[in-house]
Amino acid sequence: TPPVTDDCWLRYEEVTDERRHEAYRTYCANAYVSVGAPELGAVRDELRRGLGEILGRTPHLWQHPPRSADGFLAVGTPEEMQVIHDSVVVDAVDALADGGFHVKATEWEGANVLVVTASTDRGLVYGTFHLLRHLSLGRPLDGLDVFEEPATADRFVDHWDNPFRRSVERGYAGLSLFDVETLPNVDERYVEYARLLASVGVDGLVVNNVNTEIPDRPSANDAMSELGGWRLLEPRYLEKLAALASVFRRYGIRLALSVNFGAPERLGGLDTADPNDEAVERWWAEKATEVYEYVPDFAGFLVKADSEGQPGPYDYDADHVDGANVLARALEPHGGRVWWRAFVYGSHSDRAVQQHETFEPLDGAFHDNVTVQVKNGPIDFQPREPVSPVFGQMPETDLALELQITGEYTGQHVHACYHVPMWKEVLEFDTDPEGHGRRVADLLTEAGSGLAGVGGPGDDPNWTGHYLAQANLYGYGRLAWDPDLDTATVTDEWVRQTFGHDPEVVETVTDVMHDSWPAVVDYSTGGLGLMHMMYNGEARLENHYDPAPGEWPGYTGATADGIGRDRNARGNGYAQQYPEALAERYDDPETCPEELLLFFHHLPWDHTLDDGRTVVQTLYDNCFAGVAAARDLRDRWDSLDGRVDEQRFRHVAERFDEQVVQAERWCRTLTAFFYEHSGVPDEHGRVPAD
Ligand SMILES: CO[C@H]1[C@H](O)[C@@H](O)[C@H](O)O[C@@H]1C(=O)O
Repeated sequence: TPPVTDDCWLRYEEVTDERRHEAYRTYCANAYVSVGAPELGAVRDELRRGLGEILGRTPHLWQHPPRSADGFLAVGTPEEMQVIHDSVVVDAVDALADGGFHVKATEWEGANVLVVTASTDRGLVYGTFHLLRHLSLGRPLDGLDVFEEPATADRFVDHWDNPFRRSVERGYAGLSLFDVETLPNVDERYVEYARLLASVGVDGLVVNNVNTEIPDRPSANDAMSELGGWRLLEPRYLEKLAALASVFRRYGIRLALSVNFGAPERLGGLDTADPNDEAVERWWAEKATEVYEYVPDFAGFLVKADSEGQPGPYDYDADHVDGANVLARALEPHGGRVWWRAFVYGSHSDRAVQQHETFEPLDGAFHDNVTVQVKNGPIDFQPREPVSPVFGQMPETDLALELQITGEYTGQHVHACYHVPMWKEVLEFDTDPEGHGRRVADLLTEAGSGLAGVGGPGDDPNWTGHYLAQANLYGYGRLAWDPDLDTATVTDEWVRQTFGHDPEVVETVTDVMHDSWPAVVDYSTGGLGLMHMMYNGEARLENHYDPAPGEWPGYTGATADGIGRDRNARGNGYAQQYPEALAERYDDPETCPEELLLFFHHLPWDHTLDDGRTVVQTLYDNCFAGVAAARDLRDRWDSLDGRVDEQRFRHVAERFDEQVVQAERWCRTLTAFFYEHSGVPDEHGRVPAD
């Protein structure tokens, strides 16, 4: 029997406060719930489960308004329920975007009625989870009257799962959730996962790795590549995908596939995959039609092309527009979309420069159903990066912001590292302060734009390897739904739903979460904008986990006279890819944000910073401060012994012990590296180490 999965934030703790319990019982012990669509099955299941836990008794579900009750919950649309039609402004509900909902406490025929309504069935799913979150957070019902709509149309989770080996690239939570062998039989686990995603508003799921060819085994041989995800487009696997889609559809989640640009050759037996070849155009069109026969609400294709060994249009002297548009034309008749990744590098000495250089000139050339998917930064999900200059400079192209949920560069779920504060910085970033002044968040609200969180959960019972890493999946969904939510709100929601309302626990876990990312930035980068100093060797499981600054001279720019990279007008002109106001700010070491200083500038080790300390001394101090912070996180968590259930307390405590050891290792390795190049000892005698 599969291990019991952790409920994460869907614990639905029973309400103990009598007055609140009575208020909730009045409105929710009886529920009049529509039955008109698969999604309503999910709604009914969730109400039985959630209200059952919260009220301590299973709610009575009716298919007519229970007039004998002193109150009831009504979940449905104004068209199908008189009570809802009478209780809400129907036009306002009908005007809600797909997924939007309205929750309102009111009176109807003398009864206390709580209405959950929406313009679409998906909205009823989100409205139901919103209500259950509201109850789990112990919030009052009287006077409740909310309208909510998702700020972005597409809120995807992109799994980097290799279906035929059940491995997960950059996965730190066991094997892949998706089991091609057992599908089309659907495992209860899929339902549990769909609940988690829908509860935070995620409406799309890519089930397989963008590396549809399996390069993550440099010694990959033909047999290995035969196990690539590119095979999922074969009819026998589309059948399995259809079964999976039926589970997630109930929760308003559409499936998409990462496809291999070479599929017409690999799968179709054509002698080319040239996007400008008629037979290739026809092949993709027929393949798309076939996919939609199996999955009528299929979302589309995600493509990693001409990147890290994946085939692409460059193989045929064509460009990204040719490549994306041939797939877009194939999907267009079915309402599908192409997410074309901008993660390309390798032809420029500095990968930071290449994405804007490659894609900005293509603005406006992509078909309407193409979204260019761009990582938050120009390098690769580093603990801290500047925001990619592509954002705000392709006004004629739908963009998706790609964020990394999995902690590839932030401790791989051994270290606790809360990504929400990092993501908020990205979403709030003003992409053109003296121009259109639009934040990244504002760019993602147009139809066709959206977000993609890469690296979903694995089959570990706690889903994410580290219990605290659950917060990143929760936070990703909440911010994709509403990028204007602030970090404190998202954290408070997650902590209370996951660990309860004990004030000591709430305060401590909240602080630990908020202090985790800065700690990781300090001990794994030195906090002045250096990055990409990790081990990249053959030992695949340790790849990108251990410190190895010496492996990356092109990133550190460490020399005897200084450190950092001149990505400015005096160097490779990366700063000039930004609009003028930003370019000027980054181009001058005096105005460049200190936390990005050595990303934009190569500076002498004794360059003095605003607080009078030198660059090298600040690097030393930050690394040691990061270690001290990691110890402090551990100690604060340890103070919760007996206040958090033994299983989670112990698991997290042991991971903090490991994090402290690893933080010390990073600090020791980085400071030794800085000393080796600078020859400048630490003013506090910590470097060189004894
Ligand atoms: C899926 O490949 C990943 C690769 O594992 C990872 O190291 C890097 O982050 O980027 C790639 C990408 O984003 O495509």
